[in-house]
Amino acid sequence: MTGLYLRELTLSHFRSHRRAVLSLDARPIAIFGRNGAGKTNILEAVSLMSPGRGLRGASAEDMARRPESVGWKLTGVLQSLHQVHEVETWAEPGGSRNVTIDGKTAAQVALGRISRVTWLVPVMDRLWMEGADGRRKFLDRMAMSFEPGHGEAVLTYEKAMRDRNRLLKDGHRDAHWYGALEAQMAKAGAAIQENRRRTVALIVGAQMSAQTAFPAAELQLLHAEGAETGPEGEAELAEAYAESRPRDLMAGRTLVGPHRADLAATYAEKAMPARECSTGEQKALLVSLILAHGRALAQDFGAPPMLLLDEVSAHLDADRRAALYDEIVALGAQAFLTGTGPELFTELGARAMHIEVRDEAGQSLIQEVAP
Ligand SMILES: Nc1ncnc2c1ncn2[C@@H]1O[C@H](COP(=O)(O)OP(=O)(O)OP(=O)(O)O)[C@@H](O)[C@H]1O
Repeated sequence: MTGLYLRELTLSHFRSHRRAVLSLDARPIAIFGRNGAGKTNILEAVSLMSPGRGLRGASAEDMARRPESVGWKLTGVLQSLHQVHEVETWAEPGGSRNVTIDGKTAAQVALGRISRVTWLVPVMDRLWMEGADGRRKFLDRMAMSFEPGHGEAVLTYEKAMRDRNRLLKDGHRDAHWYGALEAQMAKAGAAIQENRRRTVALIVGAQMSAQTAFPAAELQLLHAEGAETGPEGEAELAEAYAESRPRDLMAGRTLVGPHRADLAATYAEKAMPARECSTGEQKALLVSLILAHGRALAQDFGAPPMLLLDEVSAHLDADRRAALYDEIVALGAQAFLTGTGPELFTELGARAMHIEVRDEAGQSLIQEVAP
């Protein structure tokens, strides 16, 4: 077998699930159940088969099942291209997330060598309406899927910037305090910019190369405060930080650099900024980007990513729902779709899994339902 998909996933003391077991194949599945049954929690567990804090951006501690907080564990059997890997990831109470791959201790970033996951969750519905922070995170998540080292560059950059901001707040004026930190920021910042540019180019290319029922989004990477131009590359960034010191001292923080970038999207056919589009159109643009991300990864990684689509049908009309399902099948991705009822995707032919928490102790029953 080839491709990328989870064959099995076992959750222990993870969020609402004391124990839950999923046996899967490469086909998309619709997970349905009542509100609070733990559907999104399953998606979050799948998202932890990739590096990072998962689809809620939560801490390892928050993932432990309350009230007992004995620590949680996820075990996944992952088909990755031509190999099968066993992934274990867990956290002890109060500890951070650990990973083993095939029984060997691994850094989280190593998950990026064997697995790719992308998601669309309801909090992203306001992505184009709210601040640039959410859009940068969205872009960085995609950038990490093409370049697993991207996350490391972001962490290095943020740490150096925190130190620089502390100097600025304390009113330090001596240049020698700043040089080494700004050099680190310029190096990591240039890598971040390059990864983001490549990501935007790959997503735009993947949108253009496919026949799709979803509207194309024109993407533009912007600098601070929506500026179209700004410092690019290591040398220019280093110069910009040094030049910006007087202004930064007044503000008590760093005002230039990739931490202030933004991603603008336009509904191409209407030449309409995404934030001015209807709720359904905004959702359709996001779906378009996620599908393009999937197609680009199929090329870049060798298999489409696992797609986590939480309550995605809420704003999609019947035609778009059918188109989404057809495109997932054409892409060959293992998709996890959630909803409160099975009808939305089973009418299209998806496998359906019903989930309910069986008893007070939180034993979860996940059963396949005949179409
Ligand atoms: N750390 C935790 N320990 C125990 N329960 C938790 C924890 N974190 C979240 N929960 C519970 O998990 C449930 C939410 O699960 P989830 O978000 O997966 O629901 P869902 O099936 O997607 O529901 P909806 O249809 O309402 O979106 C809530 O009842 C919440 O209280």
